[in-house]
Amino acid sequence: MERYDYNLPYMLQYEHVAWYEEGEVKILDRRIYPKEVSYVNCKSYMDVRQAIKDMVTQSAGPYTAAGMGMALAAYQARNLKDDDKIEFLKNASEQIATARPTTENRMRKITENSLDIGIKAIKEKKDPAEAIKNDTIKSLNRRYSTMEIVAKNLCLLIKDGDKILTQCFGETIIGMMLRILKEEEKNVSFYCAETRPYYQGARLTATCCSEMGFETTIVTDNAIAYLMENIGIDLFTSAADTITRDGNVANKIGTYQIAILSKHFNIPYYVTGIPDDDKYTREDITIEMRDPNLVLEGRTAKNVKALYPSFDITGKEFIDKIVTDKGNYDPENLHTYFDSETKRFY
Ligand SMILES: CSC[C@@H](O)[C@@H](O)C(=O)COP(=O)(O)O
Repeated sequence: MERYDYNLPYMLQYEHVAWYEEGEVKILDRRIYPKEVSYVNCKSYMDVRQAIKDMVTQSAGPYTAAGMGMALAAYQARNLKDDDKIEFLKNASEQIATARPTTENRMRKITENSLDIGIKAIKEKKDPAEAIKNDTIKSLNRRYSTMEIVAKNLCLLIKDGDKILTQCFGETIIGMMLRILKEEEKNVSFYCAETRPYYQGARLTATCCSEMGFETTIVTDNAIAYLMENIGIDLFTSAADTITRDGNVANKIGTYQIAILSKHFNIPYYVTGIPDDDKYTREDITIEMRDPNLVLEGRTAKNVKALYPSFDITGKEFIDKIVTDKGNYDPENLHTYFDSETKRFY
């Protein structure tokens, strides 16, 4: 089968994102990468759900883990009667889709599609696990090829020599952008906000940028104003966990404050991704609250509390372009994205 994960950082190669094989899903453990390259081996779809909950994989990784997890569920159900197999797959779809609130809508589309593929295979007396796995690879191809178009559109806005600030880790777009920048021979440098407390920027984005040969610098999340004032940043770009039809964006906590600073320093902010057809306004976004202990890390007095909202919402007034597969939109015109036919993304 054709694949789109060539000339991309290690993390984006299919087997390293999440991979089903012989009754097991292997997921690269992003909680410790790149210090250690090790995998979590999931023996059941509930293990996959837990791995997504525990951030073994994140960003778009759960989209892949979801499909592979459904293949594993089909394997787990192999000795059941057909009707029970279908029931088992329905439960798996619900459990995996709801592992994290942030991308539940996107995850549900993926698991329900896997469910349909599984049911079709069961009815045709084929192996549902193989059918779901193959369909998951096809979805990956679709997502990678769509994001390649998005990356080309983003790279139209990037000049040779630019200093680019990033936040968190939007895995597919980062990989595709790096590949295209290399093809276009643009010599840019990256400044990656660490993205405390999970450090997606420092550990994941910075690793990918450096692996692909670009000069890469990490900054603490509170160094952004200094960076913009003293080093000079040409553009800020991030992916998004939600892009509402009316042009607002939910992304990793800290994105909003960087967007405000970008406006202050006249630095353009480009958001990449595919708008969510089922999210109309910011009211449709649920902010995921995660374990405050990750913020405390045992470094303060016992009674001190912490708050860990994992995402924030950046209003359209702080966004210069929303970069999609259909071109680059001013946020106030984003609603027109849905006027023309929309390809399946996952
Ligand atoms: C779907 S990509 C969105 C990213 O830019 C970003 O916010 C992110 O990596 C997701 O956060 P995470 O909590 O690490 O899964």
